[in-house]
Amino acid sequence: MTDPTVPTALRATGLGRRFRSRWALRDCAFTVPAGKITALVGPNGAGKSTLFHLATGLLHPTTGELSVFGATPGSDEARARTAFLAQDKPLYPRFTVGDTLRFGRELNDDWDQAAAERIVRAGDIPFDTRIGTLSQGQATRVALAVAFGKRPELLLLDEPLADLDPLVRIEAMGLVMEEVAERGTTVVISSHILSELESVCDHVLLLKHGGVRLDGDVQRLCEDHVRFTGLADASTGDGLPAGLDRGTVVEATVTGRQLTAFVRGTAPTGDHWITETPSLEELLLAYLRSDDRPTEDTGRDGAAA
Ligand SMILES: Nc1ncnc2c1ncn2[C@@H]1O[C@H](COP(=O)(O)OP(=O)(O)OP(=O)(O)O)[C@@H](O)[C@H]1O
Repeated sequence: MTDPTVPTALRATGLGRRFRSRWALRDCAFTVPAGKITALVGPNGAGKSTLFHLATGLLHPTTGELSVFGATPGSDEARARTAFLAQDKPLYPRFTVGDTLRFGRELNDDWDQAAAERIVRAGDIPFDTRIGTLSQGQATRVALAVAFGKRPELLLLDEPLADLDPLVRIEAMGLVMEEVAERGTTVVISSHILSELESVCDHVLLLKHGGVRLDGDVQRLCEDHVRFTGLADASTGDGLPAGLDRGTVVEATVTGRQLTAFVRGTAPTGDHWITETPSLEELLLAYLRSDDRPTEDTGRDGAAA
């Protein structure tokens, strides 16, 4: 559920983007809360990078609208408030780290040199090192220093940590969280590493087949779902209990005679079912594996079409 008291950083209504005859995103409606960390999740080709490119103004919508703090992506106002970091970090290999920060300062009026230097120093990276000689983790740190030096209100991270080893990735994520805590920056980060998201993210947006499948506060979404296991009902064909509304079922699997199901709403009655609130990782995996049920919601405040 999107909390109406929290200001909105990104708002999409009827958002669609088509490449030739193929829709990368279609009829998306969602909000991203300001001052929170939102995980953007979805299988390959779901439309995550397309969404980032729309949010930065690198692409324009085919249908609908997307706003960044109420402004049009790519406008001077939106650009001044947004930093974008993709996996291929935009650093010049021949520049030194010091040159890179100087370049950032020249390009950005509100540049925060002290913050950028602090991030570099915390990684023990000498300022006279050439970018081309840095390790992947060090380059990511410098790229994050440049991104935070811009003092963005919205930081868009399109898998910039994907190529890092787990320890460096966790360290870089800690860096992001520190900066967020200190400045209240809104972060949208795409990731395929679901296990690492629960401790980091407040909000989740799951895209699949170009549409919003899940959108909401992490804790609330987990509490809104139930995972239940028990003996499959042999009389119903799908193993689910007869009285259960099939429209609430996200995913159901029968292994041998054992049924495991995720539903949005309440668990079926009967004390032979073991019920649990799913973790975020379990919930996301259920939606990623599901055949896209339920379909009744609009995608603003929870499960979507
Ligand atoms: N410039 C483009 N021209 C044509 N098709 C594109 C273009 N960019 C993206 N697409 C298509 O749009 C769809 C969504 O791609 P996108 O890169 O947004 O997915 P993604 O969720 O970021 O995937 P991944 O997890 O693999 O990075 C894909 O089918 C892709 O082939």
